[in-house]
Amino acid sequence: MASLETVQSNKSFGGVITKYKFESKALGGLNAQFNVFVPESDGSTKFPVLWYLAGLTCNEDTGPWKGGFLRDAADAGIALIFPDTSPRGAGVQGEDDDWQFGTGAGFYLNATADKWAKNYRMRAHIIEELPAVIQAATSIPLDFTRQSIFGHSMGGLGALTLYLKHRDLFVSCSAFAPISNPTNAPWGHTAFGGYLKGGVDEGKEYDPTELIKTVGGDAGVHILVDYGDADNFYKQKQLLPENLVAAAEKAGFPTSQVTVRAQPGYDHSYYFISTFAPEHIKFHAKFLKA
Ligand SMILES: N[C@@H](CCC(=O)N[C@@H](CS)C(=O)NCC(=O)O)C(=O)O
Repeated sequence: MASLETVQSNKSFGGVITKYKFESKALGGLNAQFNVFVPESDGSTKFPVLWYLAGLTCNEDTGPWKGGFLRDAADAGIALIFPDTSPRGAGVQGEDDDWQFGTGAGFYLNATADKWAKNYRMRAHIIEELPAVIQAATSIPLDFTRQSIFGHSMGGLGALTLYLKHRDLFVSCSAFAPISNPTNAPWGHTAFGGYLKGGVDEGKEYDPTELIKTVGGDAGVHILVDYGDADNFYKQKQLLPENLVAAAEKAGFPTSQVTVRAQPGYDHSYYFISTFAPEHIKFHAKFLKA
């Protein structure tokens, strides 16, 4: 088991946010960094876990610096984990040519196309590797029997797909402006066409609108989505939240289980995210602390 090196640690809202670094097997032996926020503790508490997955061009610092999540997480007694958005420095030809693909754009999938398969394995990194290395470091007081997940844009896609694929792991999911139907959007076509041997067809495995059809309305889900109607990526049909709503309705989910809200005048930025951040933390607290 790789051991964690502490890069930086800062007190915040009574708790502590720490950046860790380790050699990631899941990402082909590259160094990976992530942040963990742990609320103030007397040492006897293990905190439920809320994962935040950031969007294209972001990294493990974007959420804690700009999201406005820490105060509410501290108040609710919830720990936050902020992974990176892709491997760094894989050296794959072309990985730094386009902000929508490669570095900063891992799409939270396990690549199957030869060129990318060794390093671009963010799903394994998040689902298998990070919980194992964090739990092995016994000083980090997290309770992985209570986990929820949220994210923004590409990270909203990641949160929804990981939630719908791993119903046993997460009790709730929320997203800000998620890429909701990537197999019908240019971002999804670029990502799946590049990372996956089976291209866009294989990408259905990573498409919330496709996955929700496989869950079944009687299973019960807890999903909250907000997007801004002034979001340029929404206008360019990269996000397609309406397709997720239609698929959820068809699969029999009531809007109380899949709540998708258009927020008038808001765009794609962290000004939008931080506005609704408190509501999202409260939403997850309801299930994590039930
Ligand atoms: N670099 C892109 C924009 C990338 C972008 O908007 N990324 C979003 C996620 S999809 C983000 O959160 N950026 C970081 C930020 O706004 O601070 C452009 O030139 O249009």
